[in-house]
Amino acid sequence: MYSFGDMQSMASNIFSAYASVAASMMLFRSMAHDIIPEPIKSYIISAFSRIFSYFFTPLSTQTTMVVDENSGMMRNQIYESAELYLHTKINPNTKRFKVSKNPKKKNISLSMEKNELVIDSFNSIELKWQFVLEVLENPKNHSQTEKRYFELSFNKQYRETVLNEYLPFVMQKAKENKEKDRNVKLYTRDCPHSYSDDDEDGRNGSGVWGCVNLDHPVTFDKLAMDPELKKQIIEDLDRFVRRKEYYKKVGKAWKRGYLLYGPPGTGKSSLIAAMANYLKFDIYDLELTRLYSNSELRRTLLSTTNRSIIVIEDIDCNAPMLNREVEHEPSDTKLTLSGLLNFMDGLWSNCGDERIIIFTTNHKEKIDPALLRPGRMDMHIHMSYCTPAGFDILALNYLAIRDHPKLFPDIKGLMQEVKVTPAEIAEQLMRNENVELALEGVVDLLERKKAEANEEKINEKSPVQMLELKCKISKN
Ligand SMILES: Nc1ncnc2c1ncn2[C@@H]1O[C@H](COP(=O)(O)OP(=O)(O)OP(=O)(O)O)[C@@H](O)[C@H]1O
Ligand SMILES: [Mg+2]
Repeated sequence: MYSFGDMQSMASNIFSAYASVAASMMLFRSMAHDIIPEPIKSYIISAFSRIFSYFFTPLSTQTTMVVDENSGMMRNQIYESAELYLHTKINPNTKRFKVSKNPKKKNISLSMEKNELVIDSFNSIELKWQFVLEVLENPKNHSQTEKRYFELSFNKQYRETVLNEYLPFVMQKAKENKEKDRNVKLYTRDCPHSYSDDDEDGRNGSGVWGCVNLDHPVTFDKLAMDPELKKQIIEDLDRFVRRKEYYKKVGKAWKRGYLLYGPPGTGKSSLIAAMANYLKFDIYDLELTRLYSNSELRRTLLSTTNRSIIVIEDIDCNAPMLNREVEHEPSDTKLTLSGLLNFMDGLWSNCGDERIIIFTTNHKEKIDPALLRPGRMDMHIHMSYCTPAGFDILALNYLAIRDHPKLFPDIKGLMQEVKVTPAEIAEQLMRNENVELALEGVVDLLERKKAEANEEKINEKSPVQMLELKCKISKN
């Protein structure tokens, strides 16, 4: 039997042993910096750590999970997620961390330096992440390899919570961080090579498509359009991405179709870019005039990836192409509208997730009624001429002004009388850096348009007026 005094002295011995081993390891780390070669140093530190944890772990309530960089021949998904997740956990208390930026990414990224500790908290559980890098020497060929892993330590009683809740949470957060940092890409069939270089997540649409980063800076707040309509579109997009389970439950493919119509220069293409930037979805620009058969169309569509927007611009101009027949050939070798729609409604839409399909047209009245059938395009969006509210957005965006005592009322008054597109206004506003001159340019443009419209009205005489004119001429 041990007396209380014995137990006290044992505890104090253990504590001093613990403290001296920890202190010697720290001392060793700092002193060994220059003298001892890296592989030997790593080996000694890891051997020390193992002996240390062997003797002292039974006393502790802590447990440690090791998250290796690789899992067999594959990358370990938990390691990748931890790396991305811990970027955001580096804070002013972190003593050393790494910074990097590569051309594929938008932001500077921070990551953990070796042996550095990051403390996280989840549902009041304290979690310690340590990044470990060991340099291993291969005596056979004297080569060195690096072994990277994270050690995740926490109180053992939370083992189940960490496995079932915390790690899935880390993976989800990492996915969100990755989405935030990725560039939206524009895929077209015109450029055969990928210029974005970014196929790390396997999204480079194999072969058929070439891609570039979509550097279109437009966002919803910069779009001049009816504020209520804008709100509806954003809500519709939010609802769509949120409803994965709902689509599954009702047995519908997780896709959404929009038809954008309106005159040239009203922002249809800009709206598509704004949607892609908002959702971080890639855009596939499907030019139908370059496709010659339904089978080619199917191949092209099948090589698009999830979370993407398929765009078919100017569907009315593409319509003759869609009806083109190739003589004496079986039906699969011609491109038909029904081929396109059937494929979009059927098999293709079921083999991918989170797809948006957008058709644009300048002439809604000219497009095939099959496309307008209820249920085919979920939302018909009318992009109209510029309104006074739209002008406010453009003026703020291009000139950084919210009002002008004289010229704003003049412009808005004229806008009620003539049709002008946001593209025309934007062009005028960009012509001059001087606010007064730029706004006067808009007034001139609107007045010119008004004069032209009046002239056209005079020229457009009614048949009765024309008859009177003819009678006058014959009498004379
Ligand atoms: N609603 C808008 N809000 C802000 N800028 C706009 C808007 N509409 C047009 N613009 C400006 O005009 C340019 C051309 O517009 P955009 O290409 O989006 O028009 P569009 O409707 O697609 O025309 P088209 O029918 O000819 O394809 C844009 O790059 C943008 O600068
Ligand atoms: Mg366009």
